[in-house]
Amino acid sequence: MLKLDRVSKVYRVGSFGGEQLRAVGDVSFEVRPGQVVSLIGESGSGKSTIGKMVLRTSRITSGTISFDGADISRYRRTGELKEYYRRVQGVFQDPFSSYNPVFKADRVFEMIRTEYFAAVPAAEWRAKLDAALRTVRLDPAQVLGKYPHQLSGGQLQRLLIARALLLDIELLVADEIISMLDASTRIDVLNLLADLKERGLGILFITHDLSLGNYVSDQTVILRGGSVVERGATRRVFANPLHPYTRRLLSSVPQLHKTWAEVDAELRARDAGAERRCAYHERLPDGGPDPLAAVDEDHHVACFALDGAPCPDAARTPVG
Ligand SMILES: Nc1ncnc2c1ncn2[C@@H]1O[C@H](COP(=O)(O)OP(=O)(O)OP(=O)(O)O)[C@@H](O)[C@H]1O
Repeated sequence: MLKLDRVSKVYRVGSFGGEQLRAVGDVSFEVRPGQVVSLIGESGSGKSTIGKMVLRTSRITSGTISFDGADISRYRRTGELKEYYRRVQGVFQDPFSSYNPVFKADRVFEMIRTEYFAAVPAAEWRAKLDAALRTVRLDPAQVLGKYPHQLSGGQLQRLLIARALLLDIELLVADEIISMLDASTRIDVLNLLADLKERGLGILFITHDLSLGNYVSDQTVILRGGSVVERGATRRVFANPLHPYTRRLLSSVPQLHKTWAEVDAELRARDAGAERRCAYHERLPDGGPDPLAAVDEDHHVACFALDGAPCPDAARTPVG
């Protein structure tokens, strides 16, 4: 469904845009129908930039993003874009910023109605809206007609997901959608995503939180400094992290039943000096759509060289 092939993004920065910042470099991965793919990385690793490129609110510098085989950067006509947004929508971190406080919250549905359902009779529209709200576990009578300040963050976020669902979308880009919600609402929204996935929706779940990624996703993509360091089936990446960066990220997740010293000792014992060598350098593909080495059918890892530093496996020549 969604496929990224060596996608890069360079921003022009500096006072006159004379400098360049490579926010995303050579990123490749796929999202299939009914699959949740987590894009995990620390702040500034390029997650949101990838989401924006998928949603076409930020231009790709190089590489290709395709949806059902069609290169999305080639959509020029309004009709093509409109059709794309009927199939692909995004929901973002701060639900409050998507609402104008002086209007009732249900105004967010009006744009969808004007754009896509102008010919639909009022009663039919209302039935469709009620169905979308019930899918996200909202009671229409409880939420419609209210102002944003009269609703919780979780309710506002679910209204936005309902808006996306009205379009029968196939792919949802969910960018940090639960980081501003309280713990119990988080679980509600996560379970909602699981329901949507069961209905065949593909979800690109952007998060800096490893445990959330582990909870919801089938596939995991670990980003560092704009590049993918490791990618694969979530259970494989979490059970057997191969890249030193992934290992460090995982070891920094608090484990309530263990002390930091125990976690650290386990990590050292497991790695036993292996971090100094890039075990996968020789297996990196020479060109092709994916810059990572395939370790397993569903587990890929990058060279251990990071940020342009030489490959730690000094015996060999670093790539790129
Ligand atoms: N419009 C822009 N112009 C210039 N640089 C940008 C722009 N947007 C993002 N960046 C830079 O690109 C890099 C990646 O940013 P991005 O927002 O994609 O990261 P992120 O992983 O989503 O971070 P966070 O979790 O903090 O949202 C950062 O260094 C950021 O400062």
